[in-house]
Amino acid sequence: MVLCALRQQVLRCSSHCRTWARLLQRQRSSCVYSSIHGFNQDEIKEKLQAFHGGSIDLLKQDSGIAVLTINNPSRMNAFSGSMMIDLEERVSQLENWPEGKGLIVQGAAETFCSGSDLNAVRAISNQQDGMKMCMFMQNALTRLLRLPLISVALVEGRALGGGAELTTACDFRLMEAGSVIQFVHKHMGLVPGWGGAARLVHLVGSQNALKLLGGAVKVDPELGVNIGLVDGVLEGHQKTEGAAPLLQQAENWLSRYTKGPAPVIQAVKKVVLSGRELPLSEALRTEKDIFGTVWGAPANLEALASKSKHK
Ligand SMILES: CC[C@@H](C(=O)O)C(=O)SCCNC(=O)CCNC(=O)[C@H](O)C(C)(C)COP(=O)(O)OP(=O)(O)OC[C@H]1O[C@@H](n2cnc3c(N)ncnc32)[C@H](O)[C@@H]1OP(=O)(O)O
Repeated sequence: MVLCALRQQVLRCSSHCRTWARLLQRQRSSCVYSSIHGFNQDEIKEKLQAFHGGSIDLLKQDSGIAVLTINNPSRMNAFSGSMMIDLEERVSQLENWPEGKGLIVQGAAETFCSGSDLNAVRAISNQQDGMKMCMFMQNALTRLLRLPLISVALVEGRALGGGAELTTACDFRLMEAGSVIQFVHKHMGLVPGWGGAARLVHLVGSQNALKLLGGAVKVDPELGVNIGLVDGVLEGHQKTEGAAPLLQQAENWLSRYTKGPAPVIQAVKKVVLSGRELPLSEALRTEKDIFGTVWGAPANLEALASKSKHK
C-alpha cells in the first residue's frame, strides 16, 4: 500500500518534471531570432562589447522580488553596448531562479533610461549592424517579458527612446508623479526597433500607439493611466513629505500580486503569458500543462487541508 502510494508520488513527480522541462524549453527557445534567421549572437556581442560603460545590476531578494537597475548615471542611464550584453546575462540569471516571483526594473540616480547610448548609435550607424543590435535587444527584451515573474517598470524621471521601449517589456508600469515616458524615435529619424512598437500596440491599441509614436508624445502619469499604459502613480518621495522611497512603494504595490508560493505565482504568469501570446487552441493546451504542475502540488494540498473559505 505504502509502496504503491510512493510509486504514484514518484510517477507524479517525474511527470511534473517532464512538464516543467517542456515549459522551460518552450520558454528558452522563445528568442525571436536564432541562427535560422541568420542571427549570429556572438558576432554582435563582440561589436557591442567595444562600447562599454555602465552596468545592469541585479539584486535577488529573499522576498522573491528582484530589482534590476539600469546603471549609467553620467549618461542618464543610456544603454552602452556592454550594458546590452549585461542585460541578456541578467535575464538568463532570472530565468534560472526557482524562488523568483516578481521583478522591479528601475534606473539609477532618479531617472529611468534615455535609450541607446548615442555614442554607440553613431559608431554603428550602418544598416546591418543597426539591425543586428536590434535583433539582440529584441531577443533580450522578449525573454525579459516572458520571464515567469510578474514584472514592473518603475519610471522615475525620464524613459526616452529605447528606455520607453524597455518599460513595455514589463507586465506593469508605475510612474512617479512628474515623470515622463516618451517614444522620441521620430525625432531621431527612427521608429522603435527593440520591439517597443509591437508591444505598445498590444498595450494601448493601434490608435493610441499611432498617436504616441507619430507625435512623439510626452506621456505623463495622467495620460499614461488614461490610455492604459500605466498601472499606478507613485508619490514623488522628495516632493511629498512623508512618502516612502519609490522602490519601497513599488515593492508594496507589486507584493499584492506576488504573495504566495513561487510555483503558483510563476504558474499565474505563465497562463497569462500563453493567453497573451499563443493562438487559442495552443494557449488552452499550454494552460492544461501548467495547471498540471500546480494540481496536487504542495500549495494546492495545503489549501485543501486548511478548508480555506474565500469570504
Ligand atoms: C535605436 C535608437 C533608439 C532606441 O534604442 O530605440 C534610441 O533610444 S535613440 C536615443 C534616444 N534618446 C535620446 O535621444 C536622449 C537624448 N538626450 C536628451 O534628450 C537629454 O540628455 C535628456 C535625457 C533629456 C537629459 O537632459 P538634461 O537633464 O538636460 O541632461 P543632459 O542633456 O545634460 O544629459 C546629461 C548627460 O547625459 C548624456 N546623455 C543623455 N542621454 C544620452 C544618450 N541617450 N546617449 C548618450 N549620452 C546621453 C548627455 O549627453 C549629457 O552628457 P554630457 O554632455 O557629457 O554631460
